[in-house]
Amino acid sequence: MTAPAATEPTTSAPATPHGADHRIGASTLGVWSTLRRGVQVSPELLDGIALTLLLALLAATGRIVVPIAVQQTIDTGILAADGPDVRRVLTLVALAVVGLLAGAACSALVNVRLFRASERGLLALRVRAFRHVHDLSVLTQNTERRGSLVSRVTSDVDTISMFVQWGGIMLLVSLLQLTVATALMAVYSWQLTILVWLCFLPLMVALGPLQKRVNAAYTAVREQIGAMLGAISEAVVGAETIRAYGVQARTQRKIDRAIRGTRNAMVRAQNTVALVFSSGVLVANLVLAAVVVGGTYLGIAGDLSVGRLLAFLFLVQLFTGPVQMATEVLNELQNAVAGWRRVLAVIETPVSVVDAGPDAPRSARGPAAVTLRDVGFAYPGGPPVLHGVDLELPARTSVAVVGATGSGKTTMAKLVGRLMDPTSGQVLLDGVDVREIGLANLRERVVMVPQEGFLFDTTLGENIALGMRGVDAPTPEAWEPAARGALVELGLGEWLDELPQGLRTPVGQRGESLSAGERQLVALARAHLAGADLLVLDEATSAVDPATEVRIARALRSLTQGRSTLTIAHRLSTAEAADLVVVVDAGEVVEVGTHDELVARGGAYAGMHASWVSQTR
Ligand SMILES: Nc1ncnc2c1ncn2[C@@H]1O[C@H](COP(=O)(O)OP(=O)(O)OP(=O)(O)O)[C@@H](O)[C@H]1O
Repeated sequence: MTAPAATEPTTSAPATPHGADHRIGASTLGVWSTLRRGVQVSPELLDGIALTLLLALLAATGRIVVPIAVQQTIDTGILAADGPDVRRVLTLVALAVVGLLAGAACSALVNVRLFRASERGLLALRVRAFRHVHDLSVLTQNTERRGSLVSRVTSDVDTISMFVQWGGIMLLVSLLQLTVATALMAVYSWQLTILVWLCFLPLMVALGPLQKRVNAAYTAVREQIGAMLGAISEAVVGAETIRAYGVQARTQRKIDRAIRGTRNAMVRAQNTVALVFSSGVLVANLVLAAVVVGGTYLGIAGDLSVGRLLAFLFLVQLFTGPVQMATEVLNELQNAVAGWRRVLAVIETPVSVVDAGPDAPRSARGPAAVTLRDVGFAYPGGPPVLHGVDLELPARTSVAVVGATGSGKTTMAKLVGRLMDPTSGQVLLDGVDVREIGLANLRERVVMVPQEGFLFDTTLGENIALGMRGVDAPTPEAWEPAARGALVELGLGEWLDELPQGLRTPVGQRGESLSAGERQLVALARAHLAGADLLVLDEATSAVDPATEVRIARALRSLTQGRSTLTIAHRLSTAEAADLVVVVDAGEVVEVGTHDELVARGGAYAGMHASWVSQTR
């Protein structure tokens, strides 16, 4: 498979200093800071907010039409000094209906506008988060479980969407309704208004600490969901191994634990929410009772008309509704904030392999020479695995790197392909530090072919066409000749002709419909099409049938012809055929020379070779 295509830097996240932790951190922002940061990252959420607020105010005003109409109808219509005034009553009812309809229309408009803005904002957020996941180094991607990364870009964004679309509307309309209702209540009876506020005050004071608990509970829910998705996706991807070793029960237990963990976290969160919600309902009913008692007392004393008392009771409903709703909305808000934090943490994780950008001086195409200058490397939190590596790989030479397992060969290859940067020292391409070369430019010049190239679930031809340069989405007319040409140039035309569906052969998920050897052929053709100057090959170790072995060997010869190649050689026959052999031991280069020189020297390589010869020949 070709090295991942370079993507433009999508955020201004700072670079990770050498040796820093590459894990996606947990954001520790408070609720308001998270919301503020969330809106900064997705400014589309606030598109047209001024008009939306105005409409929300009109919608809230529309709702107080009923209490006003009730008060006016009773006090100035039915109980008018000169007897019931039917005309006035009818006019007031008609006005109330118009007011209600206008309020409902404004409310619908608010809905639509918030929905549109939030969809735009969340789409942009998802795209941004996903792009950033691609920009993160292999180290971050390795340390973060894939399922958890996926949940950050999908279900966590969904929680934000639920809040922004539903909770946001409710919060907005409720707050305005609360304000308007309070103002009108004060006009009708300041004494009863004080009574209402006094009843609600303890709840409002308690809401802060309660919300903290809800917040912590929902953060745990989001984390558990991420862990559950991670466990499930790992079990799905590794299904074959799980079956092969008969460890279904063990795996199932692990998944069950993750699912139970999610359920427990959800139950804990819901219990806390239920407590908050019930307190809201309790206080609302208490308020109603207090207003009836207080209002009757004021009425008897002659300080409140019947119409005003009835209108006040309606207003109390308009007041308690938002307060109860607010407890529910705050629950949504906490869930969304927990999700938002996880998404923001992805976006704010520093990019460790920083792109020098398109304005960096171009590294010219042509024979590629690589120099490693005093290179050291340690995986995050681990011991150094490469120490002071100095190496010259001349242009147009085939270099084989050999060494015991775990000696650091792959690490060295990843540094040359700039999938990660050295902890100390420099990797130079034609004398220029690879960090100073734009990633797109570097990917043109250097291509990595891993042992098992990833194949996408499409046709063989399209998988090869992934190596095409300069075309975003090649049409079949463009990729068919290109893919065929690559196969023919690698001497694989005959193999292609043997396939009944040719280039249109479906490869299945991860290329599972092809044999291991065939997958390698596709990966080689893809790399050939990419036409890089330097190939970094991790030699496949999987055994293949003799006919495919011959095809792979032939394809490799054509592929490496005229190019610089750095091969992590698992077979000593590859080292035998290379121009230069590099022997790595425990993270250090211990020998460099041609095969013959090293055999004659009688050192580590000679020992390895002698043992291999005695076993195979
Ligand atoms: N992603 C990683 N995180 C932490 N440590 C790692 C990681 N990848 C490799 N290592 C460690 O770095 C050391 C060198 O590994 P590397 O893969 O470079 O060896 P190798 O010579 O290519 O081995 P092999 O021949 O088995 O592929 C090993 O000790 C390994 O455990």
